[in-house]
Amino acid sequence: MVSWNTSSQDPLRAYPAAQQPDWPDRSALDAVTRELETLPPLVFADECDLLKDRLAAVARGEAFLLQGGDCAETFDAVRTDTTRDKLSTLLQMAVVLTYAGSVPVVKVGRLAGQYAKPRSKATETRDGRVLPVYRGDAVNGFDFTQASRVPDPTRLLTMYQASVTTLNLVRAFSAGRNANLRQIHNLNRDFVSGSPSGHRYESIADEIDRALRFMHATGSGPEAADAEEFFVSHEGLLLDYETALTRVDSSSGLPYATSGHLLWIGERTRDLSGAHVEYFSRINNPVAVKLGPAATSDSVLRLIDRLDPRREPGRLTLIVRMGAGKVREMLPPLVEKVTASGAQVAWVCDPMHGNTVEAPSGHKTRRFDDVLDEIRGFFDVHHSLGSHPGGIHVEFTGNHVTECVGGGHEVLFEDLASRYESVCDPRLNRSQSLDLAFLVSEFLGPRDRRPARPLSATSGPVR
Ligand SMILES: O=C[C@H](O)[C@H](O)COP(=O)(O)O
Ligand SMILES: C=C(OP(=O)(O)O)C(=O)O
Repeated sequence: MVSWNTSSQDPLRAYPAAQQPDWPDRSALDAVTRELETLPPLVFADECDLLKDRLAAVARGEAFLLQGGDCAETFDAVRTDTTRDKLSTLLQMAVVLTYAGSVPVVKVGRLAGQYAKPRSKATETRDGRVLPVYRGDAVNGFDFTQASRVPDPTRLLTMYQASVTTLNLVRAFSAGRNANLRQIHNLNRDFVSGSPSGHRYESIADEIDRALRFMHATGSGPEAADAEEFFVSHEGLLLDYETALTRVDSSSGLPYATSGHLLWIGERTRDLSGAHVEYFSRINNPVAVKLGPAATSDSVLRLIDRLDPRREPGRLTLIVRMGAGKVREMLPPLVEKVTASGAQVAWVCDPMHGNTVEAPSGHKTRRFDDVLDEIRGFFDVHHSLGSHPGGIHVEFTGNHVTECVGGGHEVLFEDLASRYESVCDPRLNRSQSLDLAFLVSEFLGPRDRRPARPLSATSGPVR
């Protein structure tokens, strides 16, 4: 793979780029991007193509996408235990959803690159003091000091190293004992027996038990199923970083972002004439776009034309994040118009970003019930229109944080301060995430199942 871009020939210079850091020293940034251009890719073109195939199955209604991870990864949290716990939580959720939907679940982490955040305001004020807002560890520090908040381009090199380390852990864990189906199911059994809502989940856990015993009896596993195909994704926000890691694939001659398998464009950067849409239109990875309540059918059709002009199966995923109170009203016209246009996209629900509220303590939080209700609304809309509710995109962690309220092991407003660790938006903790998987499994009915074709057994990227 050869480098696609050089700083002196910036192919995006003519397009306005929203949400970019105000780097104080352009020459320092150029030195960093030149170095990034020489570094090895994190992911390879054939892995991205494989994910595109998987997402094509999602778009056809033959698979379900589970995408999730931190709102904002931090350099401090690049640790073996945090990464393992995140991965095992996601795999536990996937087992429940796979069984309930009887379709393969495509597993994509919001990790190994989720270090930059778009923000609503450029500054943050505390006790009358105004400083630049925190934009993620890739850009500046979380500490509320002038020195820490100045954007520092050398952080892009740390982001690269942090992503390499995390990806290495993910590749190891998803190929090892931690990914064994029996082992994952045993963790789910422990969760069910310790959960206040366990009685509600008991029957599906028993059914999975029986299925595993059946597989064992037929000699088809689950011992054999000890590797998981797993992909990584992040918001492709920082264009200096992304373009420096874009490489031309030597076999196809096509450019790929090599910072992650799937990149998405956020709600704040999906301007049709902006640099993000332009950059995404030039790479060959599978890509996604977030759609909030302001998205019109016309703008979505134009995004499809820009990002998926060849109508390539699996190329484009639309991640809707309307809010529980709006999804039933705002989503149907989008689905109807997109379906009528003939485009075959994967529809995915992000039930987090439209449901953020401020707790009495001032913490940003989300109610578990709103998260669940937005997913229910998303399923209802697709079921009523005959389209496929293709997946969910969640912010979660494998740890017992107290950031979202509600759930089986209920977190109350007054608990938020005890373990609020997110540097940006609130995440579901481990038990809330598993609650969510069991509850969503109740919406996955026979109508979400196309004849289950196993995804072809090509060796996955991370296995
Ligand atoms: O994760 C999403 C955004 O970065 C986040 O919601 C922005 O938060 P803000 O409104 O506090 O800037
Ligand atoms: C910023 C994010 O979401 P959105 O663009 O939907 O606000 C995010 O997912 O981190």
